[in-house]
Amino acid sequence: MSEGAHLRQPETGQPDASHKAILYLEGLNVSFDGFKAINDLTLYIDSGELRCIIGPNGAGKTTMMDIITGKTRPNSGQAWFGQTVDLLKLSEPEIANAGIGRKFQKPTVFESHSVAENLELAMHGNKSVWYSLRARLSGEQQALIDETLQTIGLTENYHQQAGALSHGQKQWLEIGMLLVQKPHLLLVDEPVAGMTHQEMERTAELLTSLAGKHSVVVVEHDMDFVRSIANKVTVLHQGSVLAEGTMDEVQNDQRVIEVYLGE
Ligand SMILES: Nc1ncnc2c1ncn2[C@@H]1O[C@H](COP(=O)(O)OP(=O)(O)OP(=O)(O)O)[C@@H](O)[C@H]1O
Repeated sequence: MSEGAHLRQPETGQPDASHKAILYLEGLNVSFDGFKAINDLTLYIDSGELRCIIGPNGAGKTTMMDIITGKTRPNSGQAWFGQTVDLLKLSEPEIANAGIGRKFQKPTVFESHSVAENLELAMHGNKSVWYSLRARLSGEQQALIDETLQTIGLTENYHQQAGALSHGQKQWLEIGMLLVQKPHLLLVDEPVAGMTHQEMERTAELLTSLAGKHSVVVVEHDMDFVRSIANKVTVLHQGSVLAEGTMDEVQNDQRVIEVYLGE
C-alpha cells in the first residue's frame, strides 16, 4: 500500500462523543533526552467546541498537537478520540482517517493548480494528481466543493491559480482542503501569522463558523486574535495546563501574568 493510503478518505465513522468530550488527553508525558516537554498533561476538548491553546515559547503546544496526530509518541499517558478510539494505537494516516485534520502554520497548497482543483486533490487524497483531476465528480462531491468554497470565502476564485492567491487566501484554501475530508476535529497551528488585519478578521469568522459542526483546536500567539474567537482558553506552561477559562479569566490569573512577564 502506498504511503498515506488510509489518508483523507472523506467518509469516516463518527467518533463516540456521547460523554460530551471528543478528545481526552490524560496524564501525558513526553521527554526529549531527559527534558520533559510534556509533563502530566491532562486536557479535554468538548465535541463542537472551539478551544484556543496559548502559552509561551517552549510550553509544549506543538508537542501536544504532535501527540494527537501520532507524530510523537508519549512515554506515558492516554489519548482518546471520543470514547472508543485509542490514538496511541493508531498510525498517523489512521488518525487522519479517523477524522482528525491538522493545518500547519505554513500553507502548502498546490500552487500550479486552480483553487477548485486543490479541493479536488484533497478530496481524492492518496490518488495520483492525474487520476484525481480526470475523475468525474459526483453531484455530491461537486456540491461539497461549492459549499466549501463558500465557507472559506473563495467562490469567486474557483478557477484562479492557487499560487496567485494572497497569503490569507492560501491559508483559507488549506483549511478548505481539510474540510473536504470531513474531519471531526481540526487542529490549527498559528493560523494568522503573517496575515493583514482584514485577513485576521475573516479568519476569525471562518474558524468560529466551523465550531459546532466540527471541534476546533487553535494554537495561536496573537492574543487579540485569541480574544476575538475564544470562549475557552487553555494556557500551557512547561508541558502542563497552567490555567483554563475565558480570556478575561486567564489574562487576570496571576500565575499566567508571571509566566508571560518572565518570557
Ligand atoms: N524533537 C525534539 N527534541 C528535543 N527537544 C524538543 C523536540 N521537540 C520539542 N522539543 C523541546 O520541547 C519543548 C516544547 O516544545 P514545543 O515546540 O512543543 O513548544 P511550543 O509551545 O510549541 O513552543 P512555540 O510556541 O515556540 O512553538 C521545547 O523546549 C523544545 O525545545
